[in-house]
Amino acid sequence: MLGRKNTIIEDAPRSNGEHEVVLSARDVTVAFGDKVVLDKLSLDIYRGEILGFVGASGAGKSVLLRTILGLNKKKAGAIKLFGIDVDKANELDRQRLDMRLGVLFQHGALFSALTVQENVQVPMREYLDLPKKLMDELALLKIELVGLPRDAAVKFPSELSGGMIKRAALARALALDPDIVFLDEPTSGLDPIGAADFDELVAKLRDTMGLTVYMVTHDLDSLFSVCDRIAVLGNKKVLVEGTVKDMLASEEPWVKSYFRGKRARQLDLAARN
Ligand SMILES: Nc1ncnc2c1ncn2[C@@H]1O[C@H](COP(=O)(O)OP(=O)(O)OP(=O)(O)O)[C@@H](O)[C@H]1O
Repeated sequence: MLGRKNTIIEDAPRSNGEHEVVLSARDVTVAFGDKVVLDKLSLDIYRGEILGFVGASGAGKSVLLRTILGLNKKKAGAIKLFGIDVDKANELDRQRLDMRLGVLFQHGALFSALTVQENVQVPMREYLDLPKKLMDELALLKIELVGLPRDAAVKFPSELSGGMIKRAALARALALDPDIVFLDEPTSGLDPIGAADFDELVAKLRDTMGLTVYMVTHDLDSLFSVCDRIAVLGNKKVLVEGTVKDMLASEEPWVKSYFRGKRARQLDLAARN
């Protein structure tokens, strides 16, 4: 196996129909003016899996993520979360759905004027009505859960390393005990050891909390080491989806050059040495 430690997966399919679909996108079309970015895209995500979502720069990965989160409008198609069509959900249902989703945006997006603990409490304040003491304890629990020391709670983002910022942002994404977390390039900007540690944390959370993970990534190491399944975005839809093995066997030109190109071969060599 290529790259970093292969902590969890041995190409075990979690997608064979025995697993609950947590998120389904059907024939989703998104356009900005005349420019169609996603064209009848369909995708399912299963409970407890780590799905890696890849595609060329500008292919529409962020647009799809934003569309799933309700931040972009669709032109056509349907998105169901936990079996509920988001377009048909009333305000209360939508709020309940939102509480089941955690999001880590690409650059961590912590509020710079708030401490780590206060950042983690932002979703709690938005959705829950809890006494401050309880919120403080809950936030500390999340901070420890992501492997940060307790004293990180009172620090501001500017006082943290890149890896600590990602962990703090993950703690915030986990604030409401979501069923699914969306991670947008979580290891970008981290050194290989920091990135490997982060991947390991994600796998551990999946294993211990039964979390479902949707991970947009360019990081081949992450794809090889922690993703159960990979979906490749191209030509405005999901071009190929499957296990690492499927990716390595694919003759789709972009998939081939991505997974069997120079960088992949370098990783393979590094892993063998
Ligand atoms: N609000 C918008 N208005 C107009 N065009 C947009 C908007 N948002 C995204 N796009 C266009 O949609 C296309 C897909 O962008 P997107 O950011 O989803 O790519 P990506 O796959 O996430 O790329 P990267 O890997 O570089 O982050 C791009 O051509 C982008 O310019």
